[in-house]
Amino acid sequence: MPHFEKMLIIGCGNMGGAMLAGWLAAGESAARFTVLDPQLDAAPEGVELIRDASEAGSHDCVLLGFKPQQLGAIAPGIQSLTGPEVTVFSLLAGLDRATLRDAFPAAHAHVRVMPNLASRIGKSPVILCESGLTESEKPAALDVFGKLGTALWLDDERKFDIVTALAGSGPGFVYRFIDALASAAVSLGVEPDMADSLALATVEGSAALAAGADISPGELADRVASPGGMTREGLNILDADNALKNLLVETLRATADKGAELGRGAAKQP
Ligand SMILES: NC(=O)C1=CN([C@@H]2O[C@H](COP(=O)(O)OP(=O)(O)OC[C@H]3O[C@@H](n4cnc5c(N)ncnc54)[C@H](O)[C@@H]3O)[C@@H](O)[C@H]2O)C=CC1
Ligand SMILES: O=C(O)[C@@H]1CCC=N1
Repeated sequence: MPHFEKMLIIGCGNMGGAMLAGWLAAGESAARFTVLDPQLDAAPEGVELIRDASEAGSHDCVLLGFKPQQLGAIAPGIQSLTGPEVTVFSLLAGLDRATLRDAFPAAHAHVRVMPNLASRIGKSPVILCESGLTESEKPAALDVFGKLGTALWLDDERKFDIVTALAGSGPGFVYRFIDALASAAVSLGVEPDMADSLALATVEGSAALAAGADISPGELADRVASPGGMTREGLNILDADNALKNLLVETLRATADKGAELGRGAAKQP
């Protein structure tokens, strides 16, 4: 029997919407999806949009796409949608499998899923951590989420918050870097429009080159730095006392700590 044929997306904002757009762009049939969202203006063409749990038809999986802080308020109203034939896929940052099992005790299986906004263009890493899937369902889950980019299992759930910081929140940090690169150039006299477009094109080209390269980004950085040339002087600023690395350690740590806090908050909810 095929798995995950009909998905009910409960909460379809920025992240759920990006995933739905990604699946449709990858050629998935709109009929496979229903969206339950009381506030969404419209769903993509062909996707059923419902406003209340009582309107839901049949499905074999749900994708939770509301905010982690809403779990306690929303879970009681969607119990009837998460019965023994239904797998719960959850985007809720910080909320572990035990919390999901407590919230949806009747569900067949519980799977944490961490994508990022590049799901929309099929370029997202998607990290999965499951409890209760059968051996035949595991590759099926990887296939569904692999349509959004690169899906992989994480067995050690203790690392989920830190990989969320890296791959889920990561685009936010990269966008901040692009912005900072451009605004640094502006402060040194480059026209704002030119600085923005050069910073973006540089990051886009660098990432694409690194993704297809057979050497590491660290080695590529050294390759940009011609001996005795300009780039090394700039790298020396970023590398001094591990300045950039230390900043990013703090960034990822603060992000992951918030995941743990969200998890503790959800565990306390009735
Ligand atoms: N934004 C991102 O880049 C990422 C977000 N996530 C996770 O995705 C989830 C959603 O985050 P965003 O999309 O950023 O938030 P969002 O605020 O854009 O979307 C939340 C959606 O939930 C809907 N909603 C509110 N109450 C509801 C209810 N009672 N029933 C059904 N739907 C309801 C809202 O109308 C909204 O469309 C969060 O759990 C977050 O941790 C995970 C990875 C990346
Ligand atoms: O900021 C958040 O909580 C979510 C989780 C990862 C990215 N966005």
